[in-house]
Amino acid sequence: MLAPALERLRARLVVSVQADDGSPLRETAHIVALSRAALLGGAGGLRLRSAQDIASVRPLTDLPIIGLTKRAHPGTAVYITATPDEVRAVAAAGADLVAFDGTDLPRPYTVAELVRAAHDAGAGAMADISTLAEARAAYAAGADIVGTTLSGYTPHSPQGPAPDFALMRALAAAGLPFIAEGRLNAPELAAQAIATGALCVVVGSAITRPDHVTRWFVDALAGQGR
Ligand SMILES: CC(=O)N[C@H](C=O)[C@@H](O)[C@H](O)[C@H](O)COP(=O)(O)O
Repeated sequence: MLAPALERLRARLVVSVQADDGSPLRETAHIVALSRAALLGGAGGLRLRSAQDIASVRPLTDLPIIGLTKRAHPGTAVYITATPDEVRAVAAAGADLVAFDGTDLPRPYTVAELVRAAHDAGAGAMADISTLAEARAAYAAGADIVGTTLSGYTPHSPQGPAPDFALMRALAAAGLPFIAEGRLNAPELAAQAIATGALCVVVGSAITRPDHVTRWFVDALAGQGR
């Protein structure tokens, strides 16, 4: 049985509101405004980075919030919520689900330790994975849901500009519930992910990173005309 916050996300759009470090939109005031715009547009949930952003957006909505931190951990390659302290901070800020790195990359704490920290804090546990094997391992470790978030971001997953529909099909065929996330840059792709069996869809850059979207257009025009 799915956790209640996940049931509420069924077939919904979760908007990831996360400006990169160095982006003019990184300040929490901008994250709050972007979150309000996403809610106005009908988002069914939000995915937010940092305890400060989560705490600032929490009063705006009782829709599910997926929270995470992004921080380098020397000696490892993981950066999404990699320690129990980070899990607890995200949960304490008001996240319903805590997303953390659930890949095979070298890591300071096991997936099971992060799952336990989330559950002890009263939050659900979302493992961001990049392969079917990692998804199986995350469920074995007690995760409530996995997300395809990190496909394309580990050396052992397929690299490329498109969403990883092969991974989504494999998860669906294995009967493993999953959230589709990563490079779902058009409404048709989001709908295709749901048709492939995703519980819900997380979209970030195409909605909340105008600098990235601008670059897509600029690159498409490069070499044309003049
Ligand atoms: C790989 C990684 O660090 N992904 C992050 C995870 O939280 C975010 O930077 C992404 O924006 C999010 O996953 C949504 O994906 P997209 O922006 O492609 O719609």
